[in-house]
Order: sequence, then structure tokens, then C-alpha cells
Amino acid sequence: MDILKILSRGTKRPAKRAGGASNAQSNLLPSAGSLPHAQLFHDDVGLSRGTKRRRTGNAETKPDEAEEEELSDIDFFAPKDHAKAQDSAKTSKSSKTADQKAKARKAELLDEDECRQLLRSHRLKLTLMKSPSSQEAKEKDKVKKSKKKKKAAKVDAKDDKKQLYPQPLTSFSALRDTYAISSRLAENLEKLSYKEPTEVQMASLPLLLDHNLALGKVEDPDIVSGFEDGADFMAVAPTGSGKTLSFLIPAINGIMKKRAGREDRKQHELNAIVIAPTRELASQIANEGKKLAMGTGLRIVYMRKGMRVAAETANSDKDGEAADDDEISDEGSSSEDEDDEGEDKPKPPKKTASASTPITKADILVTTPMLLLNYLTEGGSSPKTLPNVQSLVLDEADVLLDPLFRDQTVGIWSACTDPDLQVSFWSATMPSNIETLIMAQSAAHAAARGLPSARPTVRLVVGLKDTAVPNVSHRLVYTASEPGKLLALRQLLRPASSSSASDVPLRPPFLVFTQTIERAAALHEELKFDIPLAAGGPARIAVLHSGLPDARRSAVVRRFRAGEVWVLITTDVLARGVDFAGVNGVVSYDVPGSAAAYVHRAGRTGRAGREGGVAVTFYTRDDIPFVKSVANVIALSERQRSAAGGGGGGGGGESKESSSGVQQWLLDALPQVSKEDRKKLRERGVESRRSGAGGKARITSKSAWERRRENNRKGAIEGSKRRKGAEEGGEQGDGGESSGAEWGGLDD
Ligand SMILES: Nc1ncnc2c1ncn2[C@@H]1O[C@H](COP(=O)(O)OP(=O)(O)OP(=O)(O)O)[C@@H](O)[C@H]1O
Repeated sequence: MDILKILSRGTKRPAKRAGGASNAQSNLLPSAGSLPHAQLFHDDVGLSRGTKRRRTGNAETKPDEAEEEELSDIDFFAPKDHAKAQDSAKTSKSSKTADQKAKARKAELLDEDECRQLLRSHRLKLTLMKSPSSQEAKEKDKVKKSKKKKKAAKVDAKDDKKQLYPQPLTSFSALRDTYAISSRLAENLEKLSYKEPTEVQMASLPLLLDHNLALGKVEDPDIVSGFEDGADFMAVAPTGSGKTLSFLIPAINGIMKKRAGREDRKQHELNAIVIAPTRELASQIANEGKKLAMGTGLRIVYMRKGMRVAAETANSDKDGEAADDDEISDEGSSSEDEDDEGEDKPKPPKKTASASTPITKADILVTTPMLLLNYLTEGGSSPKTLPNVQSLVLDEADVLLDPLFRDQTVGIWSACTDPDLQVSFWSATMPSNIETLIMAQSAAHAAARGLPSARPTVRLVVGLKDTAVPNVSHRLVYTASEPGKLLALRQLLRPASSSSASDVPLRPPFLVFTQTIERAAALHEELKFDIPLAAGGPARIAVLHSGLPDARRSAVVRRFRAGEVWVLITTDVLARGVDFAGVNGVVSYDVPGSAAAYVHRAGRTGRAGREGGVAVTFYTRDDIPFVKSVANVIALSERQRSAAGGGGGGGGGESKESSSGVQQWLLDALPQVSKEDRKKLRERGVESRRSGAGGKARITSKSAWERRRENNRKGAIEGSKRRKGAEEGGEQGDGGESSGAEWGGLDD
């Protein structure tokens, strides 16, 4: 039988449950529910969380006493006089008290076996990876080339990795009780009403807050000594699983601790930098940070064009003093109101900070890579350094280290000269070549700082390392042609019509992803009158891409968040990290450029364990050579979902619509995607959707990847010229890795 006929049968399986499907579905819509249980995995490994928790030490400590003891800890937020009194009392008590507290906390810890079981039940795997020294890296490279020695190299590589079983965080209250986070931070967290830590939070927060305590029951001397100088951190965890809190809480708490030891607690010092690939994401992270840091006096700043931040030039002069009155202040602003042009379309800024611009006071800076690098390298002389930055967070690290952004990201990393710098890497997708690059870059960074060796890196994987979106129902919908696809999308907008596409349980609000700006704009034009006036008309459909002026872009995000826009047509600029809590579904109108791109697009729904999110992918005859990688992700997601007990999160909720994404016969029928085709798709998109094919939905020009590559090249060449001129001998290359990251480009 003709393959196209087989495919045109569609991929929908009959619903398992009889009757009331639509009602059941509407109850399951992600935007319909209250705050969900956000944990994804609860495998039965013979230990139910909390119930077998054994106190191994001072079992007599009553909870109240423990609480009291903790509360008597440094209060970072105490009024000055009180703080002074505390200070003197503290000094007189000597370090013995601190030791006692540490011992008491240690006594509360689970033993290693309990940790192992708990971590396993939540599918958390932690590995300690040693960075090679530069010499070792070179030798390993040689060995890799020799076939005979490959086997031996594999054994060596295994020796470089050790499984870790640190204390998992079993409740948010333990952040204060056990890890002694600042009381205000704990209060703010409580106000956000999260019920339980997600998996990534369970495994990352203890290690990032206090690795000595988190590893308190670990006996392996190799591991203990490996952490002597601290460790970097890499987390690969599903979309919407709460990675943002996982890096913000330690960053904020670390600075609060540091401040507590300073005389002037009001002073701002740039101690942490978060890099994100798009301005929408950077702005969102800054807003999340502000919520957590409310009332702490900490300043979390979203970097805008023209802004100057505390940095030093190579001749050790401080770059200006912070002005008393910040001209560029973000405090209290929604940060979306005043967004500047999207730095996710990297190009040298039109406006640079003039020397008379006051330095913006910040403790944590959230930025896109190009914007900060431009500031550090502007002026043509030596690049500035960031000597006080102790925490560098790379959110969506695989993109930030993809060749498109690599130079900018590495440039910032190199500017962070504190020998105690901790770098953390976060994403739902982490190709192995990026992992290798991280280890090599980390070694190069240490060598450039004159350190004997790089810190090790703890790698956390939540679920399977292979990328999947287990919490979402996936649908592949075949239409023979482009017009058929448009029709199918229209039917999704009018769920009452009787067609196979309308059977997809998708209700607004939802996102629609296209391959290019032109296609997004054309699709918007095509559909804007499809929503009846009585239901709000054209105002209910909006478009967002990087070709739009900033103010419009920000306004669209705001309207979508407010529920005024129901259908948001966009490009991959919104595919990563952006958290719209009420999104019921995601439509890939054009097939994504890679498996990773699919994971991130689909992950805009079903966030924080919410059930009922749907990801629909349309494909036409032209897409058939490329659909297999999407189909594989869908199959894997479904396997993970059923392995997690018939569905992912939601605390094991029973009434889940069965996912009907892809069946085995379809997987078998779809052709394998060759390496070359995968690369072509990632870089150019689907060829037939490029220019000159006629018809509105076919208006295209260059693909996202090409456009960004050109822009990035221009910017990166300039930045790199400036940097290289000034940084002779500094090692900061890309670790010799070739491109291969699976990423289809953020924008059109
Ligand atoms: N413990 C928790 N319980 C419930 N909701 C949570 C919890 N932690 C975070 N969230 C919420 O989950 C949502 C997703 O979190 P976040 O944006 O950090 O996900 P992410 O892992 O960074 O996703 P992505 O990979 O897409 O960037 C947010 O709305 C956040 O407020």
C-alpha cells in the first residue's frame, strides 16, 4: 500500500474510556486545575517518601527544639541593632556553637542507602564527573583516534564518573530547617504555595546550598575529596520541571550569606549572573527572582541595552562607581514594559553605554549573552572582567554553548575571574557533545586562571537522559498538502466542526509554532478573522517573532499571560524556557527542526506536572523525511509516561486521557532520517517552505538558523577580535568540539 495512504489514516487511537470524553478532557485542561503536584516520578522501590525516614543520630531532638535552634541562626534580615547584638553574641559563643549546629543537622540526615532508594524512586541520577586537565584532554583525544585503545579509554572514562547519592530534599521546610536558608527567602517561597519540591529541586537544592551537608553520609573518600574545592553542576530535567527555582534559590541564598558577613549589608555587589538565550526568558527569570528576593534588599536586574554593570578593566580599575540614584533602575518595574530590542537576535547594539551612564546596582544580573558580552568588550580596549561573580548560571545551556551562541557565552565565562566561581548548566536537552564541551571548557577556564585543575561537575539527570516530554499527550496529524494543513488548523480553532483534526482535545489558549517569521506573519494574517467577533474577534489571535518592535513583543506576551490572547502564533523564539502557566496546547504548524526543538516546543504545555497538555504536530508529504525524530521523541515520552504508572505527574491522577501520538506501525513506516538530512533540517528548515513557493503560507526567506548564524557571526567576530587583542595567552576556545548540538535555532 502507498505509504502516503497509510499515513493519511492519521495516528489517532480510539479513546480508552467510553463516554464523556470531552467533559473529562476539559477537566484535564492544564489551565483548569489548581496548583498541581509537580513531581513526575514515583517509582516503587520499596521506600515510600518520608515514611521510613529514620533519624540516625540525635533522635531525641524534638521538632520544636530543632526549629528554635535554626531560628536562632543568623537572621540575614534582622534590623541593624538586633543584627549587631546577634553579631556580638555570635562572636562570643565561638565556633563551637556552629559546630554543634552542623552536627545536629548532620544527625537529621538520611543514611546513604535511604538516599539511594529515594533518589531512584524519583528517577534521579547523579554522577560526579572529573574535568580532564588540558594535557589529559589532549591525550584522550589521541587515544580516541586509535581503535585499539578505544576500549581502554572507555574504562578510563568510567573511572572519571562516580555515582552520587546525596541527601534529597523531601520538603521545602527542610530548606530552612536543615539547610538554614535565609528566613525571608523561606517566607517568600512559602507565599508561592508550592506543595512539594519537584525532582530537579529535590536533587539539586541540597548540593547547591550546602554540599558538605548534602554529602554528609557519603563515605567514599574519592567523592568527599572530589568536592574539596566545590563542584560545578549540570542538570538535565524535563521542561516545566522547576529548574528556575533550583538555580535561583541557591544564588539568592549565597548572596544573603555573603552579605551577612559584610559591614554594609545594603551594598550591592554583582555576585551572580544568569544567562538565557532570549529576552523573554531572561525577563521572566528576573521576575521570578524578584518574587523570591522580595524584602531581602537584593537587587535582581534584567539587563537592558545601554546598561552598565560593575566590572573591572584589565588594568584593575573599577568601571565606574555605582551611582546613588540609579538612572537605569528596574526596581518595581514589570521589566516587560520597557524591554529593549531582542538580544536573542544577536547583533551589535545600536546604543552602547556611555562612560557617563551610571553603573546599575545589581546583586544578580539576568541577561542574554550578546548584550553582556558587548558591554564587556565595548570600547575596543581590554575586555572588562567580573571579579566578584561567584555563580554563573547558564539556562538552556545546550543552546548557549551551541555554535550560534558559544563565543558570547564563553566570553562571559572567561570574564568571571573569581577562582571560586561555580558554573551551573540547565536544560531539558543536553547532547553529549555539549557535555564534552563543558568539561573541556571548564578545564580551559581553570588553566587560564592558573588553577591546578578544574572543579569536577555533578551531572543530574531526571528521568531518562534521552529527551522526552512525558507529561503531555502527543499527536501527529498528517495532511497531504499545505492548504490541508491550514484547514486542519482552522478546525482546531473551531472544535465544534466534525473532522479528524477537531477530535484533538485542544482548546485555547495555545501556541502555534512556524518555521520562519514570514510564515508566522502570513499565518496570522490568514487566521485573524477566524475567531468570531462575539468571542473577541481578531484580538484573540496574535503573532510574536523577533521581527516585531519590542513594545509590541512585550505587549503580546502580557496579553497572552493575561488570557486576552487565545492563540499565539510564533517562531522558535518562544520555544524555550518561557512559562505560560495556562497554555493548554502547542501546535507545531511546521515540523520542528530537531528532536530537541520538538521537546522544547511541546514542553510549553503540561508544565509543573499539569495534566492534559496536548502537543499537535502537523506534517505533510514534504515533511515525511524528517518526522521520524519527532515520532521517536513521542514514542519515548509515551514509554516514560506508562512506566511512570500510566501517566506522569499530577500525583498519579488516574483519569488521564491516553496519549495517542504515534503507533508502532507508523514508527516502522517512517523513513530513517539521515545524519545529513537532520543537519539540513536543523540549519535550513524544510526546503519547500523557503522562498518563492507562492501562497501566503509559503512566504519564506532564510531559515532561523541561517539568519541567526549570520547575525551571530558578525557580532561574535567583532567581540572576539576585541577580546583576543587583549587577552593574549588566555585559553578560552571551544574545546575543539565540532558542532552537532541538536538545536533548530531560536528564531526565524
Ligand atoms: N515545586 C513546585 N511545585 C509546583 N510548581 C512549581 C514548583 N517549582 C516550580 N513550579 C512552577 O513550575 C513552572 C515551571 O517551572 P520552570 O519555568 O522553572 O520550569 P523549567 O524546568 O525551567 O522548564 P523549561 O525547561 O521549559 O525551561 C513554573 O510556573 C513554576 O512556578
